[in-house]
Amino acid sequence: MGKATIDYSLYLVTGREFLPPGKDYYESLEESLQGGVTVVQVREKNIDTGKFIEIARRTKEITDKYGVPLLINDRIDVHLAVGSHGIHIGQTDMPLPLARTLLGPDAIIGLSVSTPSEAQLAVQQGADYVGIGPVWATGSKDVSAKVKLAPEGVGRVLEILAGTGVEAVAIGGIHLPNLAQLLHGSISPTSRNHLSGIATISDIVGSPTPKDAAAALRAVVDSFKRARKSLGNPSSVFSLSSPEEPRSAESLIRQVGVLMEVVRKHTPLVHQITNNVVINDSANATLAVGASPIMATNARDVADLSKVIGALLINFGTITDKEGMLVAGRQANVNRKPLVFDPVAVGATAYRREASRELLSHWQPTVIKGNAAEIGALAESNEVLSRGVDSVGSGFTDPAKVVKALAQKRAAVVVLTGVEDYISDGEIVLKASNGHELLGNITGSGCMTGTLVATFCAAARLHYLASKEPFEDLSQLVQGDMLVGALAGVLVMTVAAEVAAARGDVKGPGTFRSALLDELYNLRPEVLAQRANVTVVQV
Ligand SMILES: Cc1ncc(COP(=O)(O)OP(=O)(O)O)c(N)n1
Ligand SMILES: Cc1nc(C(=O)O)sc1CCOP(=O)(O)O
Repeated sequence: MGKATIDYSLYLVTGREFLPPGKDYYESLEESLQGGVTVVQVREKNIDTGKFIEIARRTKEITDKYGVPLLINDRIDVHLAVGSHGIHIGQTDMPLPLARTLLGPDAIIGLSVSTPSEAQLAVQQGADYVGIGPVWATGSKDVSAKVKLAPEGVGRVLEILAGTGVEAVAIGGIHLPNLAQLLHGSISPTSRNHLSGIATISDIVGSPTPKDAAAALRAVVDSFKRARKSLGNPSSVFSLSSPEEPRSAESLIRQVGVLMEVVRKHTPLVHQITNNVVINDSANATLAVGASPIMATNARDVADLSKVIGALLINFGTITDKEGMLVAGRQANVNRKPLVFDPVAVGATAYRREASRELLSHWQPTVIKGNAAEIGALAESNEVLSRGVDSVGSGFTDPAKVVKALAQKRAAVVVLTGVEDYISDGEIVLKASNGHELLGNITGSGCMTGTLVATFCAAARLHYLASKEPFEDLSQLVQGDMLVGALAGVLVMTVAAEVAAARGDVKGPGTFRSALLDELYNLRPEVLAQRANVTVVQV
């Protein structure tokens, strides 16, 4: 019959024990197929062989009706008994080469993998696809002893599979709210390989309306795959940042001016979970440029807020509200609001590194902003060390390369602040050379830059929504050109600082601090355009 061609987009693993009370397994299965499940695996852990065969046989009648391939978990005998399309096996099940010998070349054989070396072996041994997991904790299987890969870990495995023809689904704790984060955050850093789909038990089986649950997941996966396919440059992070105009420095600066007007006209609400050293200055900077700050931190508060905000800033200078950060970030992803992450002093302590890892595995940032030490820590580079919240030394040998690589690795816009600021969306790199040394003499200037980046990312989203038909790419985490939003935040801060420092009444840090607030308030797009010193860096 030849090997089946499988669309792995939405892979249902069955789990009768997770059905809602009163819901019939076959009814649920059929509804999930109507919702768009593309492949089914029958997984039964505690039943007799006869019963397993009976369930698999009836399942196959239904999957056949919808033209959807059927696989069997672990059991070659059951596969042979019902004539399914193949099997899925784990690392401790029958070795793959033996399974291949028994089943022949036409059977689909999928293998569970958790590491790049397991993936390498799967390729060598002729797996048709791999199931990468667990991505997150799950109540559907005991994975307590296993490392939770998070999207980044899935990306490391995908790197190995690039160009091999072996497709991959991710599994474990995947639900609608974290799906877009997983799809984008797992794109492999170098090869830009991406998942062929996702596998789930509880998100579909546990739903009283499996058709709707499957349709919602499928729409996001389809959107993601369509966007990746149509992407001119596969290294781009935001497929919908496709610019209306070519990305010259001049056109980007012009778009920054537009966003300055958008902020003043629409006063976006900028939610900030920031450190207690800078709360007041950050709130005032937000107000000065025409937006509205809200500094809520409580986990119960932040979940509701998410629907009404324009953007979220998470700055973990004094990590006192990690729960709030986790919830607010996840909600920002769910509601597709820009999320700016400022990992203050992330390289300075083990606790901060762990906190950053935890946050980044829980949600997907839109923009990551940091100084050289912070960006170095996230990029796992030893070039720059940190002393508290400051960087030691002058920075990277090739900062443009570092920001571009990190943007691709994290599927986010990256802003590296310093004497010169570098900004990349993984496709192009901008160097902005404005600012004044007095910025280094007041506390919180870096944090305020993060605030303004969030503010103008909110404006970029509003601008996009006002100028286009409703967004069609359901997999995209945010709408609008976040590169321009990030550039706007950096330029408004640094140009206002230049104007403030040049004033006759500025004598030092104290007067500079007040003048900076005034000049943020007074800054107009024409002045910014005259002063902005931006170049596109070739990397
Ligand atoms: C698609 C997919 N991926 C991974 C698994 C896990 O399989 P395995 O490691 O064999 O563990 P059990 O399912 O047997 O508990 C899977 N079933 N499907
Ligand atoms: C069957 C299975 N295998 C996993 C692995 O990591 O190999 S995680 C998992 C359970 C997936 O269920 P849910 O979608 O409800 O989280």
